[in-house]
Amino acid sequence: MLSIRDLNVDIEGSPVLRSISLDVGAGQIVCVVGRNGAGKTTTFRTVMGYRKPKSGAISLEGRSLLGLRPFQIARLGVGFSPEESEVFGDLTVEENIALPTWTFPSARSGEERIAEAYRVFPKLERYRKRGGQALSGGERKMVSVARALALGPRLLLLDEPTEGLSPAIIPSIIDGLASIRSFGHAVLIAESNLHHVPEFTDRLYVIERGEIIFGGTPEEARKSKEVQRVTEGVTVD
Ligand SMILES: Nc1ncnc2c1ncn2[C@@H]1O[C@H](COP(=O)(O)OP(=O)(O)OP(=O)(O)O)[C@@H](O)[C@H]1O
Repeated sequence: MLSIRDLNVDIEGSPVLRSISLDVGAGQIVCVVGRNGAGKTTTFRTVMGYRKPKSGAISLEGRSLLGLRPFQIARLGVGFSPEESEVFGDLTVEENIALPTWTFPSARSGEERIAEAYRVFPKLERYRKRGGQALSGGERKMVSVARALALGPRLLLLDEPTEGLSPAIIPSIIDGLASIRSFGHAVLIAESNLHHVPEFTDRLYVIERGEIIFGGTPEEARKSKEVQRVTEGVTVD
């Protein structure tokens, strides 16, 4: 599905991603875990075409994404929920969610794609008519993920879906991710807290200073001394 090989990205002349390689298989949930500034957002923005890599390869189902513009990458079926949610304050919740169905046609009807987004976050049904500016941080995250889902994506990129949320709201986001998985979408999630990695994650990568220093199952990650070192301050059981 998504394959990243030896990706190098410089920002203002400094290397920010160093030879990153990672894979997301069809229907898999894959997490990239790393501290703030490790390079997660840069990885996602490069996949989405917002940043040009210095070298390396990025492909979706064998087709190279390099040189494509963000809207072309979205049209190929990559949904992106950015770290800051980027929900439109002047639009209602239902307008925010419906947006990709106006701009990105797909084999599935707009109604079907929107219905799936509400099935993932049923709470949003109650807020359909509410303005985007009148939402809590957790609700904005839900709308942002729901909007990416309404694209009808083959792959979803979710940048820190639990970042800054109160512990009370995190389970509804994790439940949403479980439903997304049950619908068969592949998902790549950036996460700064190892404890927020969903237990149903298929594969986990740890990124440190722009390098992938671990790739394996969540269980292997919990046993790895290297992962414990990087996620220090986070208790690993
Ligand atoms: N526009 C920019 N100009 C200069 N440096 C940048 C820019 N964007 C990112 N960086 C640097 O690149 C590195 C990786 O940043 P990135 O945002 O990818 O990390 P991250 O793992 O997503 O962390 P966070 O969770 O804090 O967003 C950091 O050292 C950051 O300071």
